[in-house]
Parts: sequence; C-alpha cells; structure tokens
Amino acid sequence: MTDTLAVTDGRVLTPEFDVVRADVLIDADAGEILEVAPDLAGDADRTLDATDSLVMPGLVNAHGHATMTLLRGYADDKNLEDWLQEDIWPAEAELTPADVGVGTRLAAVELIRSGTTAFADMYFHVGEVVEAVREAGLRARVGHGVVTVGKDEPAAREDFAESVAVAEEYDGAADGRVRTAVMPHAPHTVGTEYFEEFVPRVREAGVPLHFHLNETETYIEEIDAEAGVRPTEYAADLGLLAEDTFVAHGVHLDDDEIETLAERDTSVVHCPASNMKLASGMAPVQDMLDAGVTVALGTDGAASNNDLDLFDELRDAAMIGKLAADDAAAVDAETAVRMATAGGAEALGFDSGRIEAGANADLAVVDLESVHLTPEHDLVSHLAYATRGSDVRHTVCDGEVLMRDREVLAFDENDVRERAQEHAEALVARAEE
Ligand SMILES: CSC[C@H]1O[C@@H](n2cnc3c(O)ncnc32)[C@H](O)[C@@H]1O
Ligand SMILES: [Zn+2]
Repeated sequence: MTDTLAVTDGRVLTPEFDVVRADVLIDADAGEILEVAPDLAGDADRTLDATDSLVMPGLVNAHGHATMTLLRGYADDKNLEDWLQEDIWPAEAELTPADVGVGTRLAAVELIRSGTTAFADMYFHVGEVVEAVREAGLRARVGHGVVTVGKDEPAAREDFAESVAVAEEYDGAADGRVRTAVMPHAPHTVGTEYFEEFVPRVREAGVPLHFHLNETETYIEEIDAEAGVRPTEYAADLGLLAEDTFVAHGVHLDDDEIETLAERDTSVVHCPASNMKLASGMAPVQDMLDAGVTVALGTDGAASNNDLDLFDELRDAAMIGKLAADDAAAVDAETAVRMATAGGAEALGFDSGRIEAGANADLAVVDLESVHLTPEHDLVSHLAYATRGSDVRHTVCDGEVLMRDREVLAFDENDVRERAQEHAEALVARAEE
C-alpha cells in the first residue's frame, strides 16, 4: 500500500506562477507529487496543514561548500584571493573527515530551516557529506573538489582521479537523492594537462562537471596569460562546457562568453552575496537570461555569505541584477524566484522546482502570517523581496517531511550546534598553532 501525504488548505505557487487554493497530494514512497487540486485530504494517509501559508517548490542552492559553516565569521572583509590564501586554505589544510560530517550537518539544518530541499556541494571527504545528506533527508549533487596547482604530478593526478572515483562511488546514494559530479575547482587552479587527461573520461562516463568560472578579474588574467584566451573559451576548448555542466559565479563574462555558455547549454549559478562580500563584481544576470542561459542561485560557502538562507540570495539577485543592468525592470520578482527553484533544479539535473503532478515532492511551506508579509498584494513579490528563511514553516523533500512547524525532525539541533562549535574551535586552533 502506498503511503500518501496531503499538504492541505494552503495556496500553491503553480509552474505558471499563479497562486491557487489547492491541496498537494504526495506519494511519500515514490517521493512524487500525485495531484494538485482542492479537497485532497480525504485521499491521503497523513496531512500537513498549510492554512494561511504558501506552498512553493523547495529552494535549490546550486553552489556551495557546506562544511564551510565551520568557518562562518572566521575571516571576513577581504577579497577572494587574500581570503583564500591567508585564512581559508590554511584552515582547510587541518580539516578532518569528522569536521566535514559535523559542518555538513550544521549546513543541513540551516538549509532545511530556510526551505532549501536540494543543494550542490564541492568539497573534500565526500563520503561524510553523503552520510549527512542521507541522514538529513535532503537532495544533493556532490563532488570532490580538485586543485592541482602546488602539487607534484602524482599528487595532482591522484586528486583528479579521486574526483572521478568519488563521482562513480556515490551516484545514486541515499535512495537516489544523492547525485554526483566531477568538480575541478577552477580553470586556473587545475593544470591544462589534467583537464586534457581526465575530461574525455568524464564525458564518456556521462558525469556532469561543476567548477568556478570567471569569479574575479585576477583569475581571468591568469588564464589569459597562460593560454591567450578568456576562461570560457579555454573551458570550451577543453570540452568542459556541456548541457550537464554548471559553473559557479560567472561574474565577469563578456558577450562572446555569454553566447558560448548559451550555445553549449551550460548553466550558471549566480552567487550574489558572495560576489558582493568578496567584492568580486556584479554578474550580468539579465544579459545571460536574455541570451537564453539557465541561471540558478547559490550561496557559496557560509564563510563568504555568511548564511545559507536562499531567500536572501533571491532578494540580492533581484537587487544587484537591476544595478548591474542599470534597469529597475531587470531580474524581476518572478525571474528571481524561478532562478531559486526551477533554474536550480535544471542546473543540478533534478526533476524538482515545480509543484505539479509527476515532479519530485520537494516543497517549502511559507507562513504568511507576519508583519513583514502584510498586506498581500502579490505573493511572488513577497517571495522575492520580503520573505525570510525563518518564515518557512514546513519543508518536504522526496515526499518526507524534514521540518514540521519549524521543528527539524532528523537532527537534535542543539547537539548539531554544540558539536559544530567544538569542531570549529578545534579546527581553528590547529590552523593557528
Ligand atoms: C576544492 S574544494 C572547494 C574549494 O573552494 C574554496 N572556495 C570557497 N569559496 C570560494 C570562492 O568564492 N571562489 C573560489 N573558491 C572558493 C573552498 O575554500 C575550497 O577550498
Ligand atoms: Zn564556491
């Protein structure tokens, strides 16, 4: 017998961006939406009340490094290059697998609390990330981040080979909620010879690729000095750009590069808060959308954001999108919400991001009963410009309730916080020894 759940008495954001009064009937075993229609409570084994609430697709955080919650507030107010070299990489050199497990659990609680149901993760000790995702009930596309600069040849090859092996080992884990990608950190931190050796194998295996692209002018200059072209052309020549590739940042993209990304059907994950905090620049989001590029949203790591609340990102994307385009009509409310939901699902290759029969049952229920969401002229406007992660009341992923009435069910939140504090203190102490 199928176990069914009905999300009842709320208003539902449809794929067409209408808001309708309806219930959502879910096959909890298959993790799939069965029907969106009024009065479905009687058809379900269990119900989740959405009175005075908006039922929307779960948010998709399409670029990040979950463990970096442990480094939240450790080093701020620096540009990317100084921040990584002076603070972050020395600390990460001391990371243990246990740190990754603890940091990812802390991230998972934060994601669930703010209505995110799927995320991408580029980091180390991926087995620990997968275990935390499995326990949390979330959906994720994970991968081992490859950096070959500063390594001798055997170590560099081993690092890239590990990313491929990890992608093969964990794909389909956690009842299929975990998918994988090979994740070279960036064009300038991985040697050309390693891309040439491994990318054909990755392509043959049909595994997606994910990397940072054109985040700062400095990184673009490094590729230009080495290869005489801009990084997008360099990546295209190496076979890195394809439909299942998703790149992070894309801050400094010229028109030709945007055209190349559109032609190759490569998605770009916009990370507005990280780009602002590290003063990396303003991404040409409206230009990318106009060219037909799929744009998703990501927080990046919590150390450059400094939270994992994708509603913040939504608002930042709409605001800075207007500034970058010098046009208040650019990156409008609906566009921003689409980037955080359907755009992210498309970039990560998940059949989520829409509330419709047949889609994954990944959704967030937003409590509308608060001062900052009053009055109700336009709920899509509220999602883009006024909603906070803390307004999320229930979170459902793959048909399972992960948070009910603001209580995260998979973890003891105090225990997660206590362990995170201990591990973060010990990590920083080791780094500063
Ligand atoms: C090789 S695992 C991922 C690697 O990326 C680092 N990182 C975190 N934020 C950023 C960013 O904005 N740009 C580039 N790299 C970043 C992280 O610390 C890990 O070392
Ligand atoms: Zn990143």
